[in-house]
Parts: sequence; structure tokens; C-alpha cells
Amino acid sequence: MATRSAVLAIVNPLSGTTSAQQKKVLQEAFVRRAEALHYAPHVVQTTHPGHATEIAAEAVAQGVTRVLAIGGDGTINETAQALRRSSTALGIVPIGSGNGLARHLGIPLNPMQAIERALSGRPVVIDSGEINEHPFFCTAGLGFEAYVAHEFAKQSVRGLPTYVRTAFRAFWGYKPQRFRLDGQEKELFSLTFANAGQFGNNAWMAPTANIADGRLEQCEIRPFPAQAAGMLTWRLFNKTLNQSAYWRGHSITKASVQTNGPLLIHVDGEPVTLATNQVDVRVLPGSLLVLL
Ligand SMILES: Nc1ncnc2c1ncn2[C@@H]1O[C@H](COP(=O)(O)OP(=O)(O)OP(=O)(O)O)[C@@H](O)[C@H]1O
Repeated sequence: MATRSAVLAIVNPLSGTTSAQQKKVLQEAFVRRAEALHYAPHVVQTTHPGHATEIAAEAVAQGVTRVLAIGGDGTINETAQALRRSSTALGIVPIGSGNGLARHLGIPLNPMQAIERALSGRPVVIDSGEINEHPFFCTAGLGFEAYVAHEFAKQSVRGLPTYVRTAFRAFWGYKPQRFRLDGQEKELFSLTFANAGQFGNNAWMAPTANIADGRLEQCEIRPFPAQAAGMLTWRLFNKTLNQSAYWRGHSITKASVQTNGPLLIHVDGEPVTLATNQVDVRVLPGSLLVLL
């Protein structure tokens, strides 16, 4: 009898708003379905930040061909980091607050259906990005969106309602920042580098982004009067932000940004504080296999 190929599921027990019981049910369903498809399934729960990368790196070294990340965009990022430039493909089972990468790729938001896709789907090549030493797969950015990511991380409750409340509060306290972008001085409300088109929750910062074109979309929002905020928000969710006079986009392969002080950024929605005021962004074309 042929040896069954291994398939690994990495689960963040703290992701999103699903309960521990729901995650347990999901893991059991994964094991049952994988066995029915003649795989040898393994499940590992993360115990600390960065753990998903360690587990996924081990799976790559062992030649596992499918690794599922069951979590939010942070867990998917940590898992995908280790799979870059390998022949191990990523299965995405989105149970986070935003699920930007899954939404962009058209992966079902129903976890059971996403498991099915990850077990039965075919590997498709996509790009990834790097902002300094931090890999990203969906979006990374500076300015308002980074500020919101940092504020959101301080909240005890996850989920969309908390995110909306946090962003609304942050808006009134936030001042646009000065950036030196590829040698040009600019005051911007936000600056996004988009591999996928959206942050999550169908908030489309880069409506035309193509995740497999070997490029990133650099999206700049210039300062705007408070009365324009409603229209910009509507456009963000209506996938028409690129029609706003406050939005500007360029397709790039690399960019360099300087600011006046230590820098708050977000990487796939996770807050990061850089110890430098220099940011270098680049695309890694065709660097990840995703199961679709
Ligand atoms: N056992 C753990 N304890 C503490 N933190 C963890 C653990 N496992 C993973 N993490 C960290 O939790 C972070 C957030 O996880 P994840 O993105 O999956 O959930 P989320 O934040 O609820 O979802 P979203 O990103 O969609 O808001 C990850 O970047 C990871 O570093």
C-alpha cells in the first residue's frame, strides 16, 4: 500500500472570535476529512507569537506538501513566511477578524468549506512582499492604518465591531504624517503597499491589485477634510476608492520611505514598531503556492 502523504493544520487557539469548542470541532472535522481523502493529518496549536513560522518551517523541511493555517491574517502570515520559495503549499482557513487574503483569493469564509478547498484544491503561485525584514502577503502600510492596527491590538475584544469603533475613535485623534517617499517629501493620511487588494472585511484600498503580477500597488491617501471621510469610507467598501481625488496608486516593485522618527507600521494588519525611520519595500514575485 502507498504511504499516505502528510498534511498539517496549524491552529491559533486565540484567533478571531470563534470559541475554543468551535475550534476543536473544526480540528476534528479536518482530521476526518483528511483521512477520508487518504492523507495522514496532523494538527498543532500555536503556543506563542512566531510559533506558526517554526512549525511550518519544520513541515517544509520534512517535505509536507500541504500546510493549512487556521487563524486570522496574522497566523496566515506567520505560516506563509516559512513556505515562501518552497514546494509546500498554503491552505487558508480564515477564522480571523478581517480575512483579507482569503477574501481577495475567493477562499470560502465558511471554515469547513475552506478546509475542503485546502485539501482538494490545486497549488497556485502568488507574489508576496517584504517591508524591511517583515514578509507580507495581503497588505502592509504606514500612517492611519498602522495607527489603527496599533490601537486595535490594545483592545481586549476582537472582531469587526471593535475594529470599526477603534478606527472611528482613532480618526479624530490622528494627524497626517510627513513621509519622504522615493526621495519626494509628502504629507499623507496613509500609505499602503498592497499585494492583495483589501485589508480585510472587504475594505478595498487597492481595487485593481493583482496578486500574481509580480508587482505591488502603492496607494497614497492625501489629507482630506473631515466631511470627506464618509464618502471615502463608502468608496473603500464599494471598491471604488481609486476613483477618489484623494487616492493615488502606482504599480511598483520596490519603494523606499523615510520618516522623522521611529515608525509604526502594520504587516498584514499586525502592529509593528520599527526601530528605524527607514522603510524598504519590495515584491517577491511568484514566491508562494496557495491552495485554491
Ligand atoms: N498561543 C498564542 N498566544 C499568543 N499569541 C499567539 C498565539 N498563537 C499565535 N499568536 C499570535 O496571535 C497573532 C494574531 O493572530 P491571528 O491573526 O490569527 O488572529 P486575530 O488577530 O484574531 O485575527 P485578525 O488578524 O484577522 O484580526 C499572530 O500574529 C500570532 O503572532
